[in-house]
Amino acid sequence: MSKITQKIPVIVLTGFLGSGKSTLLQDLLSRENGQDTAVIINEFGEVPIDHDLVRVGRGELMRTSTGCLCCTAGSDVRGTLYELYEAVESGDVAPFSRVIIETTGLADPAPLVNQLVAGAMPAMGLRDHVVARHFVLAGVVTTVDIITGEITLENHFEAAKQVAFADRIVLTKTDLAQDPASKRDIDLLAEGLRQLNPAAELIDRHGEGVDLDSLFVPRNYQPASLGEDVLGWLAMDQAVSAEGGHVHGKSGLSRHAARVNSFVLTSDTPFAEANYKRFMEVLVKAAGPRLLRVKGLIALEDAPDRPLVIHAVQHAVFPAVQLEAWPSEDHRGRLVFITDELEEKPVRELFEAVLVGRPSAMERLRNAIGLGPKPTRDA
Ligand SMILES: Nc1nc2c(ncn2[C@@H]2O[C@H](COP(=O)(O)OP(=O)(O)OP(=O)(O)O)[C@@H](O)[C@H]2O)c(=O)[nH]1
Repeated sequence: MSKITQKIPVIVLTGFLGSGKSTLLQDLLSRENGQDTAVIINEFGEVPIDHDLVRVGRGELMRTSTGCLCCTAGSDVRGTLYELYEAVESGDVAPFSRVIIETTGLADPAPLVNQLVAGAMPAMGLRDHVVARHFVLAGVVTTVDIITGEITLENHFEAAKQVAFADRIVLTKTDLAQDPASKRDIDLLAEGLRQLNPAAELIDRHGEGVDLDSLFVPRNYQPASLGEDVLGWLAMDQAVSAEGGHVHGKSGLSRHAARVNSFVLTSDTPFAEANYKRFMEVLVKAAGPRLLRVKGLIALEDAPDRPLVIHAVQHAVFPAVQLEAWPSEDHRGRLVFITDELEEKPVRELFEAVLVGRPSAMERLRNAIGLGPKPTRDA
């Protein structure tokens, strides 16, 4: 007899780059109620960072890698759920009571929702039938960062789409904005979000009395209650998938895909702290919103065995957190960049100049390599 006796709720956690998905997830998993959660992290590319940093209590952690930054279509969520199911059945993994899937920050939620909503996509074989029998989509939680939220929603259609699919929208980083002007900005942002998606519950992550556990309580997720846009996107995704296709570039759904770039810079040598700070300073100042996301692990000369976790989101650099030890066998310093119309070459040259500590080279590069202010462009 199957060890999974009831349908297991699956909750999708989405939200734009750096909006606070992993932080929210980590907080949840560190609580007693979060313990029997299986987590699937859908990361882009070959150098996982979140996977190294997210720790699950007694639960299970899987990583799916998507070769495509802006969509989840290729990530085969059904396949990963089936692996989880088999692992429980064979006794390799203890039963869990819920699954949370964290998407990439540029993810289009439509393919994921289609894979998980009963009947939306044809079951291709035994595997899909097993998944449909044992798992059910029970919510889409979307994080929106109050610092970059407004500009992100204006400039990145993916972010608006993530909001439209949510049955819960979580406002993050509200702890950083306590003055009256910031509170007014938050109210305006909230109003915009309500217009985009009137059906979703809007929750302040740091609001008084907010219970983190309740953010991830399974609910009856009904795309039909989210409006015609959502139904249209789901239908379009189904049609494109049926043709064996891939939505971006075709329909304009991810029209930013062409200008988004991703690359990884690595270093076997620890940084002098002042040089590293200089690098981030120059980069953030010059590239600003073109720097959609930087995250990674780096070692400083003073403490090569205790790496720093680095986070920057557009113009905001967040405090680095020092770990007690490297989280995996990989002890290289590594920074993952996701950029908007910013090529790898100038950033790499800057990185290399900093690493060997050539401040004059940094200045020269800053001026010469096009890391100037973001050029205005036609909408
Ligand atoms: N003060 C504060 N910082 C936050 C909050 N949420 C996230 N951060 C910080 O914002 C940065 C990015 O947070 P992440 O949780 O990594 O964001 P993410 O959405 O998982 O990022 P990607 O997976 O790259 O899209 C980190 O430095 C976090 O510490 C919050 O509510 N308050």
